[in-house]
Amino acid sequence: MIRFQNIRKVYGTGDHAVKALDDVSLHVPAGEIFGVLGQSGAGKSTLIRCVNLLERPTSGSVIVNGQELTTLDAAGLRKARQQIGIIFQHFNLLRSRTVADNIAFPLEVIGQAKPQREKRVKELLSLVGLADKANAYPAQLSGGQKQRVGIARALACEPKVLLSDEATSALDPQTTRSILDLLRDLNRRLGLTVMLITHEMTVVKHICDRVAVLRDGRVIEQGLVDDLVAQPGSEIAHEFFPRIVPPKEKNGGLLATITFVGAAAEEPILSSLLRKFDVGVNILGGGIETVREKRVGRLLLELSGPDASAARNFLEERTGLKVET
Ligand SMILES: Nc1ncnc2c1ncn2[C@@H]1O[C@H](COP(=O)(O)OP(=O)(O)OP(=O)(O)O)[C@@H](O)[C@H]1O
Repeated sequence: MIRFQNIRKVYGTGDHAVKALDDVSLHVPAGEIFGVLGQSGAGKSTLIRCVNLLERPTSGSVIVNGQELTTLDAAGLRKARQQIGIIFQHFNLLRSRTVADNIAFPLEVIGQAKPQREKRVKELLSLVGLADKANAYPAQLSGGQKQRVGIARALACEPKVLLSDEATSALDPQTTRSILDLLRDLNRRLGLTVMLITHEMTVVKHICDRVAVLRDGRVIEQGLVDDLVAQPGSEIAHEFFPRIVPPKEKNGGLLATITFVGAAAEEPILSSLLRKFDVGVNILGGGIETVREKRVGRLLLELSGPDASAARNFLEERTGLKVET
């Protein structure tokens, strides 16, 4: 797990001071995939670099796997970092080394003997689906394959935490999806805690359990993705479903925006409504999205007729439905 408590990071001093992180507190529970979403300059890179202290916060505490990192000496920090793997947008592979030797690199650094190293590299190659590429050089690989090597290298020392620094930003949509699927699979199979930074909502939508939205160095929202999507007015819900503007020529009925998540999205809610009430239902706008294999949707309805209020109350009482009127 990762816990950030009141992290501040200021670059430079005096007139040149830049406040990159401003009182950031986060909790990434063990075994979850946590996304930090933000636009360019929001402070995402600074934040992820503070997790393994590649960047030292100006103040605040960083706790990873139960250990407060800011108080460790150099040897303690080196050891703690072995439990934190990291993958990068541009892969950062060594061009003159083969795939197998790139993956072996961190094992050489910790002094692991050659036979164990070779065994471990073999396991890692098959874990990321590159068993046939051991002797290839990075230049001979596609972007997706290079990132798989990056992932294998990051997992070499069996870390509990994997950090992903915009790991799919340089990849096309299909390759992005396959890398995200691999991360989700590793998260499940190894119980790996994953913290990723991204400016892409699709990444959050595809794999994140939890998300924090970073703006100008501050966390403006955080929580379970499912909860935030369902929460009217949240930043995440707004990204998924941009505000639906009712058309001017509405018929004077009651307006209700319903958001449905998971099981509620599978129910034939509108046909139930029409069966139970003397009500007219006009769909004025909306959309349906898939979030980690679950469907979520938002519809703007206009309810008219004698039972319009009762129909709206019925919608409000349904579990899994959020209604704004
Ligand atoms: N080494 C540095 N020295 C001074 N200012 C810095 C340094 N690194 C980052 N900054 C500033 O800190 C702020 C946050 O930068 P950061 O790179 O963390 O944002 P980001 O969200 O990762 O952006 P991007 O997506 O463009 O990489 C920016 O205003 C940036 O200019």
